[in-house]
Amino acid sequence: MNGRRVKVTIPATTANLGPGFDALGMAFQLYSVVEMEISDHTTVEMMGKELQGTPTDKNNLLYKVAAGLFQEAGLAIPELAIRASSEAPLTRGLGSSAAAIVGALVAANHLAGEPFTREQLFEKATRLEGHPDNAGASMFGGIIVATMPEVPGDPVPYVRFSAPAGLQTLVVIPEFMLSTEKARNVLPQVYSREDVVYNVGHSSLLVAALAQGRLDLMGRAMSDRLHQPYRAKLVPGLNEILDKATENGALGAALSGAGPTILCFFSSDEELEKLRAFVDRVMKGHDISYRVMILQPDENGVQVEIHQR
Ligand SMILES: Nc1ncnc2c1ncn2[C@@H]1O[C@H](COP(=O)(O)OP(=O)(O)OP(=O)(O)O)[C@@H](O)[C@H]1O
Ligand SMILES: N[C@@H](CCO)C(=O)O
Repeated sequence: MNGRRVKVTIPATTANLGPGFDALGMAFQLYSVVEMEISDHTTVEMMGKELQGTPTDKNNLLYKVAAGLFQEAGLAIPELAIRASSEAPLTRGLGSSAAAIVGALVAANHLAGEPFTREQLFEKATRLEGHPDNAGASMFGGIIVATMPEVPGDPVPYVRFSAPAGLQTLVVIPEFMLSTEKARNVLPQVYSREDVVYNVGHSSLLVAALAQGRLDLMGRAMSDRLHQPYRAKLVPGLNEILDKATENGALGAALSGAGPTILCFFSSDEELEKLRAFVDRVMKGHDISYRVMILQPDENGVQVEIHQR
């Protein structure tokens, strides 16, 4: 035991923002916490309703990721006392797996004596997730634009910038779960040139609009042809919300990550009021139980506190 307890706070995230499939991410002020210390035997305590049902032994994702980090650092894998909580629901499109992976990597790295830099931890998180969007936003906060490295293990190329002033998000969280794996399995293997060109244009426009605070362009720029049309069959109400959100108060709307959460950007109380009534009509029309949250962007990314015993 090295007498240190590490407490890591990680923001929840959304990915894609419509057309930026596997490339764009944004962090929210909605947090999960991972506490970790070296112990004489492994314990995994999952606190709160959101983490109910996750393993409480060495099969827990947090333990597995932490153990992998010690191994990659060439160190013996220690027994770990792990405690976690999450404000964000799991398997809903708010980046819970990326937050867990980032939290476990950052905590374990501290316990291991910091063998890896933040950039190296981001590369590991990206490798584990299979894409850098949620992981980058959880790690660095703000808005992340990133791609997979050409060679596995190379640094992940990314740019981080702050969310535009005044941008707020209404997230519509259906009660049912949708695993990322299931939502990726419905995507085609091959796309037409027309659809690819469409997304390159829209994603590029969206990044430029976000970087320059051009909220007026969001509605146009957030249109997607690579994943939302295929995932719509898994998310009742998605098509109506995407089609009509801008007529009902939203600056723009998208499926959050792999879904089923839907996000609507807005910037005033008036827009929010209209949007809430619209969303309620659509979800009730499909008999879908859901809750909403109003989230602000997180600009800090992962935060670490070290407690000496
Ligand atoms: N704190 C945690 N401890 C252990 N496992 C977790 C934790 N958070 C998430 N997970 C694991 O991650 C899984 C959810 O990952 P998944 O990629 O399907 O959804 P998501 O990350 O919430 O959504 P998205 O990737 O679409 O944003 C959970 O079923 C659970 O196995
Ligand atoms: N970019 C990912 C995010 C979810 O992990 C997807 O849409 O599948």
